[in-house]
Parts: sequence; structure tokens; C-alpha cells
Amino acid sequence: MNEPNHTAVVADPWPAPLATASLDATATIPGSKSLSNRYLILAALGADPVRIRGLLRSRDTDLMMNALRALGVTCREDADDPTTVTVTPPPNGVFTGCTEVYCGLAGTVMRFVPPLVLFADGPVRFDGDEQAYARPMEPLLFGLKQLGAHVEYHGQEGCLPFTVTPPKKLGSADGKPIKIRVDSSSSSQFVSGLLLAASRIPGGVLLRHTGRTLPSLPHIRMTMEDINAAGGDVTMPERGRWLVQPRDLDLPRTVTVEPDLSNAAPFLGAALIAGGAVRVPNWPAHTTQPGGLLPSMLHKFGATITLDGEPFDEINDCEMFNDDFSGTLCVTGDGSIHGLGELDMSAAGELAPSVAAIATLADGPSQLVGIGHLRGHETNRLQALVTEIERVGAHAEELDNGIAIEPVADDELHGAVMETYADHRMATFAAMLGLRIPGIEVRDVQTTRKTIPDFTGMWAAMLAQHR
Ligand SMILES: O=C(O)C1=C[C@@H](OP(=O)(O)O)[C@@H](O)[C@H](O)C1
Ligand SMILES: C=C(OP(=O)(O)O)C(=O)O
Repeated sequence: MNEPNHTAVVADPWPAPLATASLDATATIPGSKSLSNRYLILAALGADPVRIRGLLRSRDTDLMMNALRALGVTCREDADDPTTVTVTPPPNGVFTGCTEVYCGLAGTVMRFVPPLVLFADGPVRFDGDEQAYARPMEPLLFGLKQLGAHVEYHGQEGCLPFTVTPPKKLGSADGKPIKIRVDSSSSSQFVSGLLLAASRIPGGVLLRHTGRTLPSLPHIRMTMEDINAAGGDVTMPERGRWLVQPRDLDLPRTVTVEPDLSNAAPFLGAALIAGGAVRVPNWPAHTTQPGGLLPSMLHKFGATITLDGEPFDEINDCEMFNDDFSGTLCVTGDGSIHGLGELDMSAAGELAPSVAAIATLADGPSQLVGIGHLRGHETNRLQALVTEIERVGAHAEELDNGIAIEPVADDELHGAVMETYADHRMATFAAMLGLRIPGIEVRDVQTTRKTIPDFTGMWAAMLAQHR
């Protein structure tokens, strides 16, 4: 249950640096949280050790490794490189029960680990940060109940903390896929969590999403691609329906994690806000990360985008998606930012705080829609964004399914101490505003450790590289 100590000392509130010159920077972004935690889960579900290279080392991945360790999985980092970790599954694939897992505030831990209890030899209790008690969990646990698990809540019904007890017998009696129905409209992670475990269920699983909307489809496609890369057989015969055939899962002996493209957003966005160029190396030309949508969003704001020197306009999405190719993405801004009008962000909700920061400094209004489920993220992000945008003197309002942002002239914006609500993306959002608005200070900037080990160091390094 213990978490590792993080010791770096940073002033609180942290004075966000102002950009006083246009940028000419390269930012190397650590590994993807979503891919890191999927590879850890899939490696734990396999039979043989898997070496994961470029693993993100941050609070969410440390929580995931500790969760797996509690279940009898060995996660051993290389002595000379903590981002290379070898995962060895438990003997016979049986996870250790009668234990506890601490989820922190990590959606990928609280939604991807409980399904592993289906293969445990006893009950597992799950707990997390107090703020995690407000995050939706019930649809995932309803899915597990349909697979025969027993769930006991220790606080509010449908929320952390809870205990999952494995079924006495797993899988259908007739050898056909078990049919389960889950409403995943409040988080794609319910579908992903169930799919990740489903290959190991005798007879497999037919999963149907029952809600009206389904956010973060790229993240579900990421789950499918990773399962299939591990020898699984998962298909989506139609939107909102997945068929998982029973299969042994074994990732390749070594897998390499792509950089976290969503965490690239504040850095690339800085080129628009401060003006100048920011480059991110190892940008994958093919990716299931929703951050793959970032170049086109930044382009709409008015940025010039190149990949290995090729203009973005001339990069045909299909041709560019050659699996083996990765290059340096370069975003250049001239200090002007166009309002977006209405932008559907349902596929990439985790980019919304960064996009909102840029939109706050634009020359016209933006409405980011399709993201009502952000109310159940680390904090109620729609409410938090409105409060913090208003705090610096611009205007914003909550919509049913998103946020409307009404920028004001730069001289009407003013510094403030920004709240972050234990939300890493609210901290990076505030840092982005601080590039242009003098006097921005950020409370608890260390909350960025959820997915970035040294955000303030990387931010300072970017600003030190200017024209
Ligand atoms: O599966 C994943 O790795 C994630 C899915 C998304 O969750 P939601 O569908 O809840 O937004 C995303 O926002 C989160 O940061 C990571
Ligand atoms: C929503 C997010 O995280 P989580 O994986 O905790 O859901 C996020 O990182 O923006």
C-alpha cells in the first residue's frame, strides 16, 4: 500500500516563468502513461517476463507497479535505467489475493487492476486518495459482477474504497463468450479495463456499451491494439460492441513505450503562446494516443507544423501512418492565436486543459464540446477550468457537454495564484497561462508528478532555449 517518496523541493506556490523571448526549444517527453500502464497490465497477464523500455516513471506508473507487486507480480527496474523495467507474472498466472491495492488518483490503476482479481486466489481491497472517491467506478464493478465477482463497498455505493472477491468458477458454462453490458459514457477506462482481462476468461467475452456517448475512443483502440499485439483477438464488430476471444496473452519479449503525446501538449502549446518553435523528438507517425490529434488542433489555432521538416499540410494522414516511422514534430507560432469556434474533443478529453489554456489567449472564442465526462476526471475539470480562466480575467462558462471560452485583450488579463485541485493538467494549464500573463503562481505544482517526473525542470529547460 505504501507509495514511494518524492523528495524534490519546489516553492509553493510556484512562480510560473514568463516567456520573455520567443522560443527555440527541444523538449524530450517521457513515456506515455496510458501505454506504460497497459503494457504493465498485459505483461502481468502473460506467462513470460517482459522487458518494458521507456516506461514512464511517475506517480501513476509507480502506483501501477506497486499494485501489481501486491498481486504477486515482480517489477524490477534496470540498475542503470529506471525507465527499463522487467515484469515477471506470478507462477501459473494466479494473482495473490487477500491483499490491498492503493490506487492514488490514477484512473488507469482503479479501472485496470480490479479486473485482475478475476484471476486471484482471494479478495482484494482497493483504496485511493480521498479525491478518488468521487471518480466514477460503478460501471466497471457492475461488469465484474456480471463475470461472477462479488463487490463490497466500504464507503459510498459505487465508489472507492471497495473489495472485489473472485468468482468460484470463471467463464460461461457453454463455452460461448459471456455477454456483459456496461455504460462507459463516464469513462472509456471501464471498457479498456474489462477488455484487458477478457482474453483470459474461458469462452471469452462479448461486451456491449449501453450509454449514449462513448468518450476517448482512441484510448479503447489503444487497448485493442495492445491486446492484439500480445496475441489476443479482440474486435469491435460495431461501435460500442467488442468481442474478445479466449487467448493466452504474451507481449513481445521487449516493448518500447512511445513518448506521452498528451504531456507534449503544454510544451508544443508554448510555441503558440510565447511564439517561436518547440520541437518534440520521437513523435510517432502512427499512434493510438489521442495526442496524435494535437498537430491538427494546433494547426487550427494558427501554428505551423512540420514533421521531420515536411509541412503538416502536405502530410497525408494515411501515407504518414507508416508504423515504423517516428520523427521530430516542430510547432512554430508567431504569437498570434486564432479562436477555434466549436471543437469536438470527445476523442481526446485529456488534451482539453492544454487546449483551453491556448484558447484563453486566442483572438476569438472557442467552445470545446463532447467532454462532459471531464467532470469525473481528477477533479471536475470543467468547473476548475472556468474558475481558473475567470481568475485571470478572461471569461468562460460551463456547457452541458463542455466549456465555452471568451478571451479578453492581453491588458485585461492579470496574475493570480492558481488552484490546481490535485490535478496535474490544471497545473500545466496554469503554467501555460503564465508564459504570457505576468504574476501567475501555481499551487501544488508537484501534482504534475502524476504523469511527469520533473515538470518544473523540463519547463525551465524549455524556456532557457530561446532566440
Ligand atoms: O485509458 C486511458 O489510458 C485513458 C483514458 C481516458 O480516460 P476517460 O475516458 O475517462 O477520459 C483519458 O482521459 C485518461 O487520461 C487515460
Ligand atoms: C484523466 C486523466 O487521468 P486518469 O488516467 O487518472 O483518468 C488524465 O491524465 O488526464
